[in-house]
Amino acid sequence: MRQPLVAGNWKMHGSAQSVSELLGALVEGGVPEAVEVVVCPTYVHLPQAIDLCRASSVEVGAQDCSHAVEGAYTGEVAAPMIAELGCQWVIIGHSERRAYHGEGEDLISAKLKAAMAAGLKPIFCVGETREQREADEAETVVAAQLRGALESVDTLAGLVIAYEPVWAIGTGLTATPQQAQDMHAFIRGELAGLGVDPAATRVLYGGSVKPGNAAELFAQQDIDGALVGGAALVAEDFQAIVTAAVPE
Ligand SMILES: O=C(CO)COP(=O)(O)O
Repeated sequence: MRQPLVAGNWKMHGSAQSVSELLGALVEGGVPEAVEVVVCPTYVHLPQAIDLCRASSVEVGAQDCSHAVEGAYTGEVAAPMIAELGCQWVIIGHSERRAYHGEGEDLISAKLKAAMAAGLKPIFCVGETREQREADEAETVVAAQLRGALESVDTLAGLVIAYEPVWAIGTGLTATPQQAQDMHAFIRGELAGLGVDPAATRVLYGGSVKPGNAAELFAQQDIDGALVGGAALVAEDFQAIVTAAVPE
């Protein structure tokens, strides 16, 4: 059985004080053993987060990494640097990186390779825009994202996929459990074709996951957890989502 995973993507939010309060509450409240819990703060808050999570089972990830190991790449942070800090995870290919930083499949593929080589576990994001869904292209788009980024990567052990429909991110619009389940099942089929063991790969849903909709999403056969944005910034909401992921 795949262990449920709930990851918080804090995006560009936080201060030393809010990180301390949020993680203080999370660590003190404790997380259920049955669920793997990851928080992904900004780069500058990573050392603080790692320190605060040391005494708990909460794991820490970065929100991105460079495709390169080192060099003249102003503003970039390399995967081995993130791993050296004590992070286990890294988000790759988030739709905000694709939209605002022009990341395409080749770069994302190189980032996946860099992350894997550094021993980080990637949470690789895919998802269609509203226009693409309305044009009935959602599956074609997601298949191309998976193929383009994964085809040339040799080692994919530990890979986690996050299906995040762009139209559901930060909008309060969530995919219905059936829409999400259908796409997750489709993704699993595509993974098999790419040589990735679909039964062993966790596929998370992301896009306006809240305490009120988490349980019905997690009840779907192919949904193994969530990548949570806004609700991950509120300790009790994030805790409620984690609790909803505990298998019955
Ligand atoms: O982008 C997301 C997580 O990576 C989802 O964000 P929201 O949960 O705020 O919609």
